[in-house]
Amino acid sequence: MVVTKKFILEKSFNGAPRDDNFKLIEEQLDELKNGEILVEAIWLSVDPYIRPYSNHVSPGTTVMGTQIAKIIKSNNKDYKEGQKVFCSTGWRTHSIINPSTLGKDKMPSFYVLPDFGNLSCSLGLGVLGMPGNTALFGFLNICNPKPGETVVISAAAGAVGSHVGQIAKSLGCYVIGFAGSDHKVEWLKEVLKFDAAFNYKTKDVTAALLEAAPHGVDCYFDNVGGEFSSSVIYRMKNFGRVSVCGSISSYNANPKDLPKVPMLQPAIVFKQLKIEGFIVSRWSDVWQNGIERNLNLIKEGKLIYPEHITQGFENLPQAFMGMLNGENIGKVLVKV
Ligand SMILES: NC(=O)C1=CN([C@@H]2O[C@H](COP(=O)(O)OP(=O)(O)OC[C@H]3O[C@@H](n4cnc5c(N)ncnc54)[C@H](OP(=O)(O)O)[C@@H]3O)[C@@H](O)[C@H]2O)C=CC1
Ligand SMILES: CCCCC/C=C/C=O
Repeated sequence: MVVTKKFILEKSFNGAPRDDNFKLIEEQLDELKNGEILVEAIWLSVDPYIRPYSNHVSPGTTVMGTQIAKIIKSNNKDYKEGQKVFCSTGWRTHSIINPSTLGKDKMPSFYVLPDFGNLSCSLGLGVLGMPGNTALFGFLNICNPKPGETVVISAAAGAVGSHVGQIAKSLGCYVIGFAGSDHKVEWLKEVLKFDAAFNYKTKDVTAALLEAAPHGVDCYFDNVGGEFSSSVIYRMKNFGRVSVCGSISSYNANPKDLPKVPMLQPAIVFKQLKIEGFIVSRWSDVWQNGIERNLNLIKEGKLIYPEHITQGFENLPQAFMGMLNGENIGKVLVKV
């Protein structure tokens, strides 16, 4: 008999997540039925979306999330013990899955991990998974960047932002990143070779852009939203493009009482901007192709993909709160 550890949402979030929002419990799993597999988590992904999406789930529910797991028992002829899979089973150490009953039309929720060669399977949650596809498709398909153009990225030292910046650099763009510490800013300039980077906590955004991009910005990859993004949007060039990927500055806010920011319509109209939001699941039909393209970028030495790893399943809440507070460079993961 298998017992899983899992985190439930003990209390709905109200503002920034706290320890008492989470409860670690144990649950006995049933015997495997025909067609089912039993998986054991190896790596768990810690992602910003968990905060806003959890506004819509009831207390007592397992905290949502994805993981890389190993099949430890199979009652399904198509899956073998020892295979590694990506699955969206939430914050739990063990899960029973029936692959044939999973929906295939939205965000991929289960697949056998492609062969990454000698690379860590943890990359399947980051650069070779959802954040990697977000960066690749969300930047190229929406910003449509051209060599020589000026690209601004917010949350630039995170999993998605750092990936977008490197794609932009490899296309020959002039890349400006914003992040929340001097250490991150140094890393963006020294390691990722961004053309300019600023600490948005200590430097006025408009002043930074007047300095680094006096003629304006062609593309803005927006991970943050709010007042920060309004300032960037007022520095766009005519016909600039904005890919609205996230709005992490609002995730801890009450959705019925969101922060007020300077209105954007004058900039959108008079600069004739294109501003488009997206959810990465819109590219679910080309998901594996995105992973392959990012794997090729790694093989060509065009991507640096740091991982910010916390050891121990029981430390998931701390890793999550730390990520929202900006403790990470690159992808945040928990190793079981
Ligand atoms: N649309 C989609 O389909 C997807 C959207 N996303 C979005 O992409 C963004 C980045 O995700 P991901 O790369 O996984 O996470 P990151 O690795 O970038 O981690 C989150 C980062 O956000 C920054 N941050 C936190 N609060 C604020 C704030 N108030 N203002 C500015 N920055 C803040 C912190 O860095 P710092 O020190 O710089 O403040 C923190 O490190 C998120 O908004 C996420 O929701 C991600 C995946 C898919
Ligand atoms: C359930 C996975 C959602 C991924 C899209 C993320 C959006 C914002 O972070």
